[in-house]
Amino acid sequence: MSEDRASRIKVKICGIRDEAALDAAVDAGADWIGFVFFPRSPRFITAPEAAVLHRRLDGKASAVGLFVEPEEGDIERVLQQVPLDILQLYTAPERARYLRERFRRPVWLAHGVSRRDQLPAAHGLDGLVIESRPPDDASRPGGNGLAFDWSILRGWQAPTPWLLAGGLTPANVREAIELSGTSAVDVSSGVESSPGCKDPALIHRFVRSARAD
Ligand SMILES: O=C(O)c1ccccc1N[C@@H]1O[C@H](COP(=O)(O)O)[C@@H](O)[C@H]1O
Repeated sequence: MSEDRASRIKVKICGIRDEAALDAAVDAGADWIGFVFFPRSPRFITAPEAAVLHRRLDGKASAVGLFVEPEEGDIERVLQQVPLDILQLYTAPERARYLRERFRRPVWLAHGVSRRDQLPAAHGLDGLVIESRPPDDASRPGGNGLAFDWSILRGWQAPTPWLLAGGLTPANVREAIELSGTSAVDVSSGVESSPGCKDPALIHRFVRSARAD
């Protein structure tokens, strides 16, 4: 990969819950930071907590809010306190389109895959987060630290911009970029010392590795 293309790889650090992680993501040059508004996640953050971090963010990266099968009220309550830039949704495409119109925000649809024939077609949304299919007994649809065969994405004519997610780490992100051909990556578990606890040093290593030529 050329140095130019490597340095343009976009990075999202998801599951930010404290100032040290936020500062590390911003200092490392992340393009997006993610707040997880899913109560069953170890990365769950309340709207008031996210509001404090969002003020500290001060526009230095875009803020993505992650919701799983949300009611309208769930999103509304968060947006009253946190002016999110993007909604990352785990729901059906039709419902995601409705919520996009309702809240007038760009929507990224999360889509789990394990085979090439599961890659999505056009859906009228703003972006896709392509990640691993969760195991049948998983308690959440993402953030499980599970990778998949990234090569199934090679040459894919995606209907929108997309991010690669699922089991990425500082050690494997370069290979994931090479094999999948992605230009944007999203990480949560892979930059943590324990579930829900981000490690600033790993955040820096991840961003450096993603953009190394
Ligand atoms: O992070 C979570 O707990 C989570 C909960 C529910 C849905 C998605 C979640 N995380 C997202 O999953 C992908 C991959 O994460 P990982 O790097 O494998 O841990 C990413 O988009 C996370 O933001």
